[in-house]
Formats: sequence, structure tokens, C-alpha cells
Amino acid sequence: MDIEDVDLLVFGGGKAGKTLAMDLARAGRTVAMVERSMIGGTCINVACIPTKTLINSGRVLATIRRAAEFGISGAEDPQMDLSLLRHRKEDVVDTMVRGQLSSFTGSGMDFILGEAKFVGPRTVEVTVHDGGVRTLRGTDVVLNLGTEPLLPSIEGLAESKVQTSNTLLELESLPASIIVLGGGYVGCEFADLLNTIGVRVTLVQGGGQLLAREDADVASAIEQNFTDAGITVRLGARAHRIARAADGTVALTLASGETLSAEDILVAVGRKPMTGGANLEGAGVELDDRGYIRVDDQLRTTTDGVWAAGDAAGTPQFTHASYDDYRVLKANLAARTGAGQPRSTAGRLIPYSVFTTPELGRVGLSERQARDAGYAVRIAKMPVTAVPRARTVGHLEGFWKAVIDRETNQILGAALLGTEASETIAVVQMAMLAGMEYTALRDAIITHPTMAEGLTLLFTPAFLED
Ligand SMILES: Cc1cc2nc3c(=O)[nH]c(=O)nc-3n(C[C@H](O)[C@H](O)[C@H](O)COP(=O)(O)OP(=O)(O)OC[C@H]3O[C@@H](n4cnc5c(N)ncnc54)[C@H](O)[C@@H]3O)c2cc1C
Ligand SMILES: NC(=O)c1ccc[n+]([C@@H]2O[C@H](COP(=O)([O-])OP(=O)(O)OC[C@H]3O[C@@H](n4cnc5c(N)ncnc54)[C@H](O)[C@@H]3O)[C@@H](O)[C@H]2O)c1
Repeated sequence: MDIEDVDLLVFGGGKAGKTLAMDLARAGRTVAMVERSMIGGTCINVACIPTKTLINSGRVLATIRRAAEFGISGAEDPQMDLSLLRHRKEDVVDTMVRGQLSSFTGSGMDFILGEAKFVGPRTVEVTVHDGGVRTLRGTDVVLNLGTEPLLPSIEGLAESKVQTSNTLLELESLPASIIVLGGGYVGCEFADLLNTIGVRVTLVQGGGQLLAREDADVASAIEQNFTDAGITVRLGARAHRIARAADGTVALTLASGETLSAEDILVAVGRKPMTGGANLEGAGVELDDRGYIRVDDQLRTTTDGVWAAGDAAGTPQFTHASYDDYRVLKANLAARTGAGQPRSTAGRLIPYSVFTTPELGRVGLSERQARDAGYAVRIAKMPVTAVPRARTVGHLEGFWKAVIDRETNQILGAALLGTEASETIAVVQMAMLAGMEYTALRDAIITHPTMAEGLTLLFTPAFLED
């Protein structure tokens, strides 16, 4: 077999891998990247970008429904047109995919669409979609394989043609009603979107609260918002059996014996790494007990010269976290040749946002996590109604909460539930990165009337406990 040698072989074209591949190719190194199907990876094709595009349309619809409240007449009966909606989503995705493809080829890398698997040390065999088989060996190999929807072993699920976050993006018509199984990020965002565009939603969550990682007050405020918006939320409800009747109706039987029914069901109970078929074991790349690629804090796998990044390497499942893996990999590849210092993934501050109505912006520790870690904390908590901007835009739902270390006055974390929280949380994050005391945000002069301006209020005695 003819082996093609390259400096860097990227196996799976996710966020970290594709960014590294373009960088090194532009710097004149020989780089090949093998991608099975999604040019640009999960985020662009089936995750962040299409879902946030759809969510934005939902928000536009919700705003138009409130037109009269905003002083606008003539918009009395807005309707969501699913085919136009899908068209817009496809347009956004296709434009980004085309942009990615031209960046890949423009960088000088060898971008190969095909299915890869290890056949030897740092060596993969690629079944190229256009025909033929190529064998490539990298001086370094980066695995960036991503995750896919997890379909748990619930009785009847496999035969019931359930929806996942992937298939839901392709719906040709909207069901009148849907059961959303799983109250995590995917479940909450889709439940909110589907409800907004006119589907009757029952959100079934196995745990005792939505968004298990969040403080109970945050989770129950989101639950209340959902309930107020017309979503039926069922907590502590574990799925036992799924059956689809001849007329297409889905019946979900809970562990309690109760049966819920709807026209369709979305299963959103987590994701699993796309490591199947890659023959990682054959290359000595170990998996952990959850099936994720075992890496150290420099993203080295258990095999010399093979690195891993992103979701499948156990990195928190966010695109920006995978992007930071790229920085870690780049630093560590360079450090081996004496250029710069190695970098670690330990202690990273990774914010995230849940794009519900309203949004949840999160950074750092929750109150529960801070107390469990032994911090003496002060809590600042303020309703969004206190922020002038919330009044001008007519989005008054939610509250902001920050956790402060009593000893250092530094911010340990924040949960901003309210309009534009995904933007405002970055301000808190910057203060945390700079190691600023909370008083610096309180005393800053921030543009009026913005949501960020609310940070000058949050830390005043009116909202900060003694
Ligand atoms: C519905 C949804 C919404 C989300 N929204 C957000 C959000 O708003 N913000 C956010 O930060 N994160 C969001 N995420 C999470 C985010 O999408 C992921 O964390 C991110 O895409 C992970 O990227 P990655 O680098 O791990 O690799 P991926 O982008 O998953 O890329 C891995 C690639 O490897 C390829 N591959 C796998 N096996 C092989 C093989 N054998 N041969 C060749 N190629 C292979 C796959 O085709 C894939 O393209 C969302 C996720 C979902 C499901
Ligand atoms: N806005 C964002 O950044 C965003 C959006 C979507 C997804 N994501 C990423 O995707 C990942 C996956 O999200 P997800 O929502 O699929 O998983 P998740 O792990 O966040 O949530 C799954 C939920 O399903 C529940 N569950 C599990 N089994 C169940 C059962 N049998 N019956 C009822 N409920 C059950 C769990 O209690 C859990 O709350 C997240 O970790 C996140 O990092 C991020």
C-alpha cells in the first residue's frame, strides 16, 4: 500500500481540527483533513448555526405577535411558513458551508471527503467518497470526531422512528403536538422554539429539574417561563416505553405507568462520541469508561503523536470550547520544537448560554457548586425588571444572579436569565478573567440604556446580600 506522509493529519473536521489544519497549511506545512460528511462540522451543519437561525425566526414571530403592544398595526395574523423557514435556515447553513470549503482549499490543505479509520500507527485509510482508497500517515494526527444524538435503550424506541436534533431540522410539516424527551440544552431550546411556532409541547425530564447543572432557582424560573408560555413540563418523569401507532401517533409510557401521547417525539437525552468505525483501539487510542477519547490536560491521547479535541475528547460540548482546544493543540505542537510554552486545558473558564425565551447566560460556578467547593459566598440577585433597557425592549422576564467570594470580593460565577443574556454574560466573564473585584463592575460607567448597564445595579446593596 502507498502511504502518503503529511506533517498533520486531521481526522474529523470539527472546530478545533479544521482551524488547526487551516493554520498549519497556511504556514506551509503539509496538512490533510478527512471529513466524513459535514463540511465545517456539526456546529455549522446540524447544531448551533441552524438551531439559532430557527430560534431567531421564532423570536421574530413572537415579536410580530406583540406588534400592537409596540405600537404597530397591520400585523395581526403572522404565520410561520415552514418551507420558507427551512429555506432561510438552509441558506444560512449553505453559505457558511461554501465559505468553509473555500477557506479549506484556500489554505492549501488537502481536504478529503471520505470515511477514515486507523490501519496502523498514526496511519489512516480513507475510503474517498469520490472513489478510491487513500492511506495517509501524519507526523501528528488530531482526532476531532464530535458527537451525535444518543438514542437510549428504551423499549420500542428503535422501531418508533423518533426525531433527533438532526432529523427535526429537516421536517417537511409541523406536528400539532410533540413530546420532547430530555430537559437539557437541546430539549429546552427545541421545546421553546417549537412552542413558539405553534406546536403543543410536553417536555419530559427524567431529573427533578430542567438543566441539571443549574441552581434550583434558575431552573425553576425557566420551568415557570415555559409553563407560562404554554409548555407542559413533566419533571422526574422517566421514559419506559415508546410506541408509534399505525396513525403515526406516539405513545410514551413513563416509569410510573402513565402514558403521554403526541403526534411526534424528539429524543434529546444527550450525545455520544462518533468514535465507531474509526478503529481507535487498533491504533492504541484508549477510550474512557463513557466511551470518550482519553486525553491528558495537553490533549495527548494514549498513543504518541495522536492528539484529540472537541466533544469526543471529553471537552465541554460547546463550539467555543473546541475552538480553545485548537489553541491548546497549536501551542503544544509548537512547544515540542522549543517554540513557546505548552498549554493545558485545566482551569479554563468556559461560559455557555441556553437560547431559550429568555436566554440564560452562564459563567463560572453556580451557587451550589461554589458552596460545595467550600467558598463562603455572597449572592447578588436582581429581577430583570430593574434594568431600564428591559423596559424599552419589553422583555421583563427573568433575574440575574452572581456568586461572590466573601474573602476576595471576586466573582465566582453568574447566571443571567433574561433578554440578551448571551451577550451580557461576556462582560461578567471579562471581569472574572481580569480577576476584578465585583465593585469594579458596580462602579464602572456603562452605556445607558443597555442590558450590561444592569451590572452597575446588580452589585449595589439593594440586590447584594450582606
Ligand atoms: C442541537 C445542538 C445545538 C447546539 N448549540 C450550540 C450552541 O448554540 N453553542 C455552542 O457553543 N455549542 C452548541 N452545540 C454544541 C456544539 O455543536 C458542539 O460542541 C461542537 O459542534 C463540537 O464540535 P467538535 O469540535 O467536537 O467536532 P464536530 O464539529 O462535531 O466535528 C466532528 C466531525 O468529525 C467527522 N467524523 C466523525 N467520524 C469520522 C470518520 N470516521 N471519518 C471522517 N470524519 C468523521 C464528523 O462528520 C464531524 O463533521 C449544540 C449542539 C447541538 C446538538
Ligand atoms: N446553547 C448551547 O450551547 C447548546 C445547545 C444545545 C446543545 N448543547 C450541547 O449539547 C450537549 C447535549 O445536549 P443534550 O440536551 O442532548 O444533553 P444534556 O445531557 O444536556 O441533557 C439531557 C437531559 O435528558 C435527561 N434524560 C436522560 N435520560 C432520560 C430519560 N430516559 N427520560 C427523561 N429524561 C432523560 C437528563 O436528565 C438530562 O437533563 C450539551 O452537553 C451541550 O453542551 C449546547
